[in-house]
Amino acid sequence: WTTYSWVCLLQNYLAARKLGIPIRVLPISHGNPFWMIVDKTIVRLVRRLPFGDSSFTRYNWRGWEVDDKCRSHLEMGDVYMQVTPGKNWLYLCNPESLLDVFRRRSSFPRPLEIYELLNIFGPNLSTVEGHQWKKQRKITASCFNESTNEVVWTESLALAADMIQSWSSKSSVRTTADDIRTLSLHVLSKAGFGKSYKFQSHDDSTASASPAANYKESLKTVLDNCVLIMALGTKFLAKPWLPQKLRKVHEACVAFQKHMTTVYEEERRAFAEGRASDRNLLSSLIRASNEEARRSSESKGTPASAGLTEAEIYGNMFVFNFAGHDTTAHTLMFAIAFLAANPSIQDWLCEELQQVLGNRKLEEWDYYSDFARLKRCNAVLMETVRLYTPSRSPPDTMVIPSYAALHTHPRFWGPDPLVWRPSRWIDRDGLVEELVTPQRGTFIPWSEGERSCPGKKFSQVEFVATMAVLFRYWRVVPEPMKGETSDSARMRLLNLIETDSAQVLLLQMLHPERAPLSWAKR
Ligand code: HEM
Repeated sequence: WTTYSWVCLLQNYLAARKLGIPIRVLPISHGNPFWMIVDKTIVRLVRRLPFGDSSFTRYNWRGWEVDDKCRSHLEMGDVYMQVTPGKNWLYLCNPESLLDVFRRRSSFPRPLEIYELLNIFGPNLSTVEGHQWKKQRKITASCFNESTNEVVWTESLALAADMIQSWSSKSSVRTTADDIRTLSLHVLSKAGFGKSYKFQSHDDSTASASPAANYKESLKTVLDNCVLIMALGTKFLAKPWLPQKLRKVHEACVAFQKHMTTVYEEERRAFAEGRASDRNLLSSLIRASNEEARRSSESKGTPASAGLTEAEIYGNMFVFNFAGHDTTAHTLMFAIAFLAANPSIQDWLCEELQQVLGNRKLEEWDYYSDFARLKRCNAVLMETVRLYTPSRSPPDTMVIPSYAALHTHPRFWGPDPLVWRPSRWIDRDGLVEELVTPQRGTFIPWSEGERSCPGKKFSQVEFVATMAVLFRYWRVVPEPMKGETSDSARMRLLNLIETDSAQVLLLQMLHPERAPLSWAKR
């Protein structure tokens, strides 16, 4: 195996040299599953050796991009290659070239074998290419519309109001990350399936309910264990001799599937009988799919391939939840931590909230007239995903957009690219404030081109509504440790964000509970 690896490495190196761009040679492939488990431990040990500072320790581990930011591109220019025994990875930090890559998706197909793992409940947007993807994208895109966004807005406001009630009743909150995940899950339950659940803080919840107890518990168990489910597969998890914990995961998969089937059948009946039904992503998906099949059969007589199959509907419902849960939740966690460390930015945010929302009651905060005016709240989101972009490119991709480098390169972001400063997103013309539109191709947290994130506005609305509720009447600080001044507590929190954030499945704060937060009325 070792000889084979070295031969592949040499071949890849010779191929890369022909391009005449800077090269870094790495002995182990980024996509090697065994290496992905032990990489950080081994690299940490090798770093302690006298020759420990090398390309191997700098690049040959998962998540190196987050630490490196734009350093490598500043040293080597806009493009360089990492040569590994698996594939060669071309890192690009040039907006024009990247836009060209995004435009010519068919010349840069995605490695479907990696995404296949997401087929747990059926084929979906993330796991198909070409004609199949076009069909699915067209039908699913019509479901991410303004009426879904209004549901996201209303549900986020209600949940955030309960969340701040719970946080402000305690002297110190260690459960921020878990509570935000609950909020994000509940927003998805409502917008996705029309099911509303009351917020309950992580440390107030009683013994955990069975995953089969209701739809939300089953979805939570599926999402919390999705890596395990992808690795072992649903068929294997069904084995009766497995330990209790794994059997619970299987129960959750069955319950989640059963729930989707019940709604699916009810929705089909309503559609056939011409009855109106509740508006949510699942019902919209079924309706949009039926409409598409009908339109197509009327014009061409080929209904079967035009709509989505039952499995494709389930697959997409799963992937909406998978793609929309932790991305938004981790971003909210980073933003709250940054705000807690920056009281003056909380005041700046509150100024806008006062101006736009005044003293109106929560029920009167209106998605259509208020959301677009909350530019500073949006700026907090943009600044957070600029520095802490949740998603990453999958292993084995040949051309890698250098997200972290693009988002922190002084050429695009001025002299302080590493500082979290939301006001960089606001242009002021007299009294009117506008959100800055960055140069195309320099800011791609939701990706670009036809395969970009369909849930972008969904996440923006959830984020802004939550910020509005949290910061309209409240302020937050990191709870000082014994003998610590408030300034040192803020520095400690900033340091925690910088040194204790890493890629798990997505980029996240690893131990936010180590800096408990305190909320107080303004
Ligand atoms: C801060 C929040 C979010 C960020 C930063 C984000 C980012 C991204 C990125 C970068 C991609 C492209 C991935 C790739 O090319 O492999 C993507 C795809 C996708 N996202 Fe999001 N996302 C967010 C929230 C959401 C939400 C809330 C939903 C749904 C409710 C969602 C649904 C999807 C789906 C279905 C895809 C696959 C699209 C396709 O392949 O055609 N995302 N997202």
